[in-house]
Amino acid sequence: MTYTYETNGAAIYKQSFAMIRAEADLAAFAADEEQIAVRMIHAAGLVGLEQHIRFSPGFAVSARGALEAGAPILCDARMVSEGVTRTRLSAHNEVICTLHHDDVRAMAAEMQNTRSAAALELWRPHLAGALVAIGNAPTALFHLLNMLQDPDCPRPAAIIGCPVGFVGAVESKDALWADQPVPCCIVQGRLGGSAITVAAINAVASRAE
Ligand SMILES: C/C1=C2N=C(/C=C3N=C(/C(C)=C4\N[C@@](C)([C@@H]5N=C1[C@](C)(CCC(=O)O)[C@H]5CC(=O)O)[C@@](C)(CC(=O)O)[C@@H]4CCC(=O)O)[C@@](C)(CC(=O)O)[C@@H]\3CCC(=O)O)C(C)(C)[C@@H]/2CCC(=O)O
Repeated sequence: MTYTYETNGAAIYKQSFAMIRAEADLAAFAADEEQIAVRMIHAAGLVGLEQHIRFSPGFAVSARGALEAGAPILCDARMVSEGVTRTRLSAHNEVICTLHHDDVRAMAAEMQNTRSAAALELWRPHLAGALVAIGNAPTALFHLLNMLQDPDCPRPAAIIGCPVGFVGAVESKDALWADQPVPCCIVQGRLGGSAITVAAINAVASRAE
């Protein structure tokens, strides 16, 4: 028996987004936030995620403005950086993940922290005005918040803070939401992850769909 299924990629996306808009409760979002939330739900395959997505005032405008101005995208994990659709980046933004830099293992040992946290020390020259995307490591988000407590640390334009998991994920996102050092987007609770985070970046980089 031969299976029959939808083979047109654009049609699959269109149908998915229509199903999400029919099933999810998106009333709380402004139009520019709704587009981002729909793509995050799409990546998770989870209607109901919208109840956990939070945008601080000005997030969508700041994040989109940063990309349009050519700012880099700083990612905690390669699973995030590799997922960014380069053709959406009209300003040919640099996508940076420092986690696998040769120096990071020694830096982590010196700092007595994870490689994910240590890798953020290499973000400093790129941080000013950047779009930050943390989709995996709670320790990276905590370390970023600590870095930003120093007034001399350059400030990103916006932060997508969606680490996933059981140890530190809830707490790091709650800390970001409480501090709000710059406009931010989080998924409250244990949910999050690289795919949801990449979807948020790709939505920010997209025109309305
Ligand atoms: C404790 C860690 C957690 N990792 C999670 C989930 C996933 N991680 C994957 C992979 C392939 C990677 N995770 C590392 C970032 C690695 N993960 C950690 C650390 C030990 C500490 C981070 C932290 O607690 O903040 C971290 C290593 C470090 O020293 O920083 C990774 C670098 C490990 C490695 O390959 O060496 C690697 C990322 C590689 C890259 O993309 O560049 C998973 C795919 C798990 C797997 O391999 O089975 C998965 C992906 C989830 C996602 O959507 O991103 C958690 C659950 C986030 C967890 C932290 C919280 C917890 O409750 O444990």
